[in-house]
Amino acid sequence: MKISVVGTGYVGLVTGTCFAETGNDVVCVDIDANKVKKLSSGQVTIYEPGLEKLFERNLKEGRLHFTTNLAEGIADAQVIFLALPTPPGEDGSADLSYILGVAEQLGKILTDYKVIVDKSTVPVGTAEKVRAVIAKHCKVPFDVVSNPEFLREGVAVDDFMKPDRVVIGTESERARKIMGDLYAPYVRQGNPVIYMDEKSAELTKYAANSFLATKISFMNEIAILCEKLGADVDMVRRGIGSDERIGKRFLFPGIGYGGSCFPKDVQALVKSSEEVSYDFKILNAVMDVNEKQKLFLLPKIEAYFNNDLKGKHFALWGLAFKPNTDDIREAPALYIIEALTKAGATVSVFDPEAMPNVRGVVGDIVTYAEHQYDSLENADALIIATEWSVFRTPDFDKIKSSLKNQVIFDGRNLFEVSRMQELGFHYESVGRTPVNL
Ligand SMILES: NC(=O)C1=CN([C@@H]2O[C@H](COP(=O)(O)OP(=O)(O)OC[C@H]3O[C@@H](n4cnc5c(N)ncnc54)[C@H](O)[C@@H]3O)[C@@H](O)[C@H]2O)C=CC1
Ligand SMILES: O=C(O)[C@H]1O[C@H](OP(=O)(O)OP(=O)(O)OC[C@H]2O[C@@H](n3ccc(=O)[nH]c3=O)[C@H](O)[C@@H]2O)[C@H](O)[C@@H](O)[C@@H]1O
Repeated sequence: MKISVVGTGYVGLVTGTCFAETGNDVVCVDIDANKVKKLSSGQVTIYEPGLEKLFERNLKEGRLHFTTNLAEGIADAQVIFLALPTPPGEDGSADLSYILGVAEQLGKILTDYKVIVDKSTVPVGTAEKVRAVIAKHCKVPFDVVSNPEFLREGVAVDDFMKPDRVVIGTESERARKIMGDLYAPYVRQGNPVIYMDEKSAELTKYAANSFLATKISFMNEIAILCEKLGADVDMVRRGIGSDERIGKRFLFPGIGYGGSCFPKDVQALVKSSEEVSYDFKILNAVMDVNEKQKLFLLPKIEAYFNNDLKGKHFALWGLAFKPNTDDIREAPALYIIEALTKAGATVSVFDPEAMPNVRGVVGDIVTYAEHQYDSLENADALIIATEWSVFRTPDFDKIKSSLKNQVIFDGRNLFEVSRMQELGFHYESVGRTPVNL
């Protein structure tokens, strides 16, 4: 099938590449000429494990093309995916200007029937708006479908190729058949395409992200309670997670959820609720807990250093909002950097992938270590903000010999408390008994 993907960011690039991998002819359109130039010359513009191989193969075999010209990009396509940004507007609701802007352009250039698909995360009622904007100028029949994306950064290719489910919101039989054919190769047995009306599909996406964010904030509060009551959150997590009704995943406490989606989508659902005069109490609490959780380690650090961080030097491992990505949007590490530097401390950071992005945001207020162990030189303590695999089994002797004090503040519970005790570290983590040196 010939398809077009408008917006070649994270979702657009993965969508385009994976559809090419299953034999479709894909043209990706982006207004960023520099990005299009890089992609056309074979350079993958995001860090995503497993994507490069697929991208190179499909580019070489001529199934993947890039252009800045929308009319050229959609000319032969049967399906047009809109994978455009939906950032929070000033009041926290989703900004639909990218989507509606492209919809208006499409209305003026469509010459034959096409299925236009909202792949972006958009509030209930957006498909209706897109349809109205296109119809203003368009003389040919078309359908608008809601097909939200559930991939996670870092495992995006796997999530796309082997989805738990594909949600397709449409009431058009014609569009339903085309979308079903397109997705047939991806759907594992028992993990179905779920067809529904477009509003339910739009809400499904926000409900999924908000529910997962709720699980995380809930566990972060349980972790706080564990510390106050002397329980161990690892045990509680295992204890509840083995109940299939609760499930093992997304129960890991830490220093808050970040990224480009959970924070903005929870906020957008709260706004959508307000628009229909509903106060979504649980989600307001979820956001509140998360804001505080990003700086969960700070009082512990302050207490250890007698509330005086001036002149102290910290090593910070992990900058990305989670491992296996270079994405630093809403990353807890940025909040920690801000708080420490404001308090007069200096910070030496290390992240396997995200350092260039952090440099772009905070510049030289921190120093960037070439190697994870270089960051420890003369540091008063080590702080861990992202659970990259490479941090999980470090050389503790090297850590000990490089740090000024044997102190670790771990925001991701990477190590066994008993092991840290044996090794002689002052070790503080999330929801577990601290080891005091
Ligand atoms: N990043 C993720 O992991 C996921 C994101 N989503 C949703 O997908 C949507 C897109 O997200 P990302 O891919 O992360 O965004 P992004 O910001 O990485 O990429 C958006 C792309 O659209 C391009 N663009 C902007 N205006 C354009 C126009 N008029 N014509 C053509 N291209 C244009 C930009 O240059 C950029 O390359 C959002 O609604 C997001 O919530 C959904 C699931 C996962
Ligand atoms: O809409 C989106 O963009 C995507 O948002 C999330 O994916 P992503 O943001 O890539 O990352 P997650 O793996 O969900 O992690 C989000 C945040 O939650 C945190 N988290 C996750 C799990 C957990 O148990 N505890 C926890 O604190 C992570 O550290 C991270 O900061 C969803 O998982 C995807 O299904 C969805 O498609």
